[in-house]
Amino acid sequence: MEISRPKEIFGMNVLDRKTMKEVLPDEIYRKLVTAIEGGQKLDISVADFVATAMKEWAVSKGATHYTHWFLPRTETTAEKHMAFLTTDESGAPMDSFSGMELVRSEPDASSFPSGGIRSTFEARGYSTWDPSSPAFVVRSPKGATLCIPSVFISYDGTPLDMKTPLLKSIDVVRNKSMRLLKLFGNRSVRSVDVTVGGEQEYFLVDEEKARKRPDIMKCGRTLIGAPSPLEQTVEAHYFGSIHPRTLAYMEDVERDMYRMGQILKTRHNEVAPCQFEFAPDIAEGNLGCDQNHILMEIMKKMAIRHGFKLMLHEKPFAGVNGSGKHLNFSLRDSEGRNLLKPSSNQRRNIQFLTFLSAFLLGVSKHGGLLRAAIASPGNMHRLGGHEAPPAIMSVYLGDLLTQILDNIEKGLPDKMPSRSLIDLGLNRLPAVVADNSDRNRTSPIAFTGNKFEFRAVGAPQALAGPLTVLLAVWSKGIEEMTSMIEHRISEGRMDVTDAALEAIRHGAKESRAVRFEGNAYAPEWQNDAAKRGLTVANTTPEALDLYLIPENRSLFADLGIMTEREVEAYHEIRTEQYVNAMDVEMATMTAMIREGVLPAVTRQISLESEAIRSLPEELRKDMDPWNKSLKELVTLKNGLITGIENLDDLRQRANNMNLSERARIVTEEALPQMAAVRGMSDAAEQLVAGDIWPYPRYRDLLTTE
Ligand SMILES: NC(=O)CC[C@H](N)C(=O)O
Repeated sequence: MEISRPKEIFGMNVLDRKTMKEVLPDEIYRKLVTAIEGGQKLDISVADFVATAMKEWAVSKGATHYTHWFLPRTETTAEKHMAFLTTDESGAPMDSFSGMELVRSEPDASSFPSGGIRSTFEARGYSTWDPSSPAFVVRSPKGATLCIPSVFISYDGTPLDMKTPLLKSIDVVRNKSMRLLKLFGNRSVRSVDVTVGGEQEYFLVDEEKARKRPDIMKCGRTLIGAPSPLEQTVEAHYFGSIHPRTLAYMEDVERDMYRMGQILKTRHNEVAPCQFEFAPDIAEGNLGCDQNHILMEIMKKMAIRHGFKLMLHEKPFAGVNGSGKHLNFSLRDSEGRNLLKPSSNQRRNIQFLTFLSAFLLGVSKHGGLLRAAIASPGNMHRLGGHEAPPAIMSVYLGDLLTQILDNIEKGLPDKMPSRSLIDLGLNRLPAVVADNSDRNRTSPIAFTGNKFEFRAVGAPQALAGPLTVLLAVWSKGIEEMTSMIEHRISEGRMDVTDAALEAIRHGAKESRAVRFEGNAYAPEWQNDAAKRGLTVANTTPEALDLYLIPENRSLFADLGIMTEREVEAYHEIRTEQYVNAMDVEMATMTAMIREGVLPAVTRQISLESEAIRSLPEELRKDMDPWNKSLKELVTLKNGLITGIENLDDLRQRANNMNLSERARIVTEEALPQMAAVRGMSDAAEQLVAGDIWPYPRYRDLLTTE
C-alpha cells in the first residue's frame, strides 16, 4: 500500500482559515475573520453562508452529521450528533445546515453536572459555536461527523463548560499584557497570544489482558497487583528503541493528527515499561486545549484498532512511574516574539523579567489555586513520586535567573540614580537560559529556558482547567506590576526601565517563598514549605477546597473569568467527580476480591492442604515454612473478607451523607481501608499459583509482545 507523505495529508480534515478562504466568497470570509479577531457576534446572514460552505466541505469528506463539540466541566468532551439529511416540501431528501444551526444548538443537556447552577426544570443548555477554533471532520465506520468546537452555556447565559472561562482568561491576560507592553514602547505590537503545548504521557497495555481486569476497565487504573521485580529495570525503557507494535500505533495516531492539521513533534518511550509520550508543536492557547482533546480521542480509538488499551490515568500502576501532561506555556506578541525568551537586548530583558516576575508574584499569592486546578481523583496517587512533582506548588528557575532576581532584590538602592547601574547580569543573559532539567523534575513549575512548564497536570486532565488558573494568576501579577510601573512613571520619578526594575524587585521579594531550587522530594521540604507559608494539601478534597478560599474565589470574579457562584459550582462538580470515582473504585475493588481473589485463595488453600495430607509420613516432618505460608493464606483470606465488608459498610454510610461529608469519609476512611485490602491481596497474589490467580499480573500487563 502506498503511504502518502505527511505533507500531503496535512490539515485535510480540518476547516482551517486557509480552507475557509477557499470555500467562502471574499466578502464573507473578511466578515468572518473580523468577527473572529474582534470577538464580535457573527451576522446571521454571514453565518448562513459559512454554514452552507461548512456543510459542503464536510459532505465532500463523507460527513452525514454535525455536532457542537464542547467541553463540559467533567473535563471530557461532549457531542450530540445531528443529521444533515432532511426532506424538502415535496418529500425529496436533501442535506441542510443553516446559519442558526451553526451558531447555536440546544443539546437539552440536563444530565451534565452543573454544580447546582441549573435546575432540571430549566434543563436547557445551549452550545454556541466558537469560531476561533476550526471545525473538523471525524471519520466513523460508515461516514463522518462535522465537529464544531463550541462553548456550552445555560439558559440564562451562565457558562457550564471549561472553554468559556478559558477564553475569558485568555482575553484577560492578553489585555493586561498589552498594557504592560505599551509601557515598554512596543508600538507596533497589536496583540498578544497565549501559547501552549501539553506533553501527553500514556500507557498502552494489551487489550485482551486489560479486559480481564475490571479495575482497568472501570477505573482506568489497577486497584490491586503486586509489583513485579522484573519491572524494576525500568531505566532500560526510557528513550529506548520503540517496539514495532507500539511504533505502528504511534505512526497511525500521528497521521490522524496530521489530517487534523496538528503536528506531533516528538514520540518516545517514557520511564516505565509500556509508558510513552507524545509532544505536540506549540499552539495558541484555546486551540492547544482543543487539540489535546482531539489527540486523546484519536489515541483512544487508535488503541482499539491496534489491540491495545490506552491508559491515561495519572497512576495506573502502584509503584511505577505515573503519567502527567506537562503543560508548557508562554505569551507571544503579534510580531512573533516570545515574551518569556531572554534577549541580548537589555531593555527587552527587563521586559522579560517583568513578565517572569509577574507570574512569580501571581503564584506567590494564589499558589493554592494551582494546587486546586490539578486536584483530580487520580492525581493524588501520582504526585510526589517517580519523577512526578510533589503536591506543594513551588517554582524552579535555575541558577542564573535565581541569581539575577536575588541581585535585583538585594542590589537596588531605594532611589535608583539611573539605568547605568544595571550590571546585574541583565546585559549578559544568554538568549536561552540553560534548563537544568534533572533538578526541575521534582518541581511542579519549572522555567525551561523560554517558557514555564507546569508539570503537575495529570495525564487525563483537560488542559483548559489548569491553563485558566495559570493565566488568571499571571494576569493578577501583571496587573499589579503594571500599576506599580505606571505609578512610578506618572510621578515623574522614573523612566520605565527603572520603574520596571523596582517592580521586578517587588515580585522577586514577594515570591521568595515559592521559589525553590532544591530537591522537592526531600522529606524536609514538606516542613520547610509549610514554614515558608506555602499551602500543603495532600488529598484531592483538601486541594479542591482551596477554590473556596475568599481571595482565590474573588480572583476569578475580579478578573471577570468566573463569578463566585460559578467557582462554587465548579468546586462542587469536581468534588462530586472525586467522590463518584472513589465509589466506583470501592465497588470494583470489593467485586474483584469477592469474585476473583477470595475463590483463588480458597483453591490455593485446599490444594495445599490436600497436598500436605497426601504427603508420605516421612516427609511430614519439618513442615514449618510450608505450614506458615498456608496459615498466612488463611489469615489473608479472613482479613480480606473483613476488609471488603468494611468497604461495603463505608459505601453504605457514605451514600447517606452530604457531599462534603462523603468527600471526607472516602478520603479519611476509605483510602486507608482500600490500601489495607490491597496490601492483603498483593500478599496473597505472591502465594497463589500463576494459573489460579484470576487476574493478569503486573508482569503480564507491563510488557509488549
Ligand atoms: N521523565 C519524566 O518527565 C517523567 C514524568 C512523570 N511521568 C510524571 O508523572 O510527571
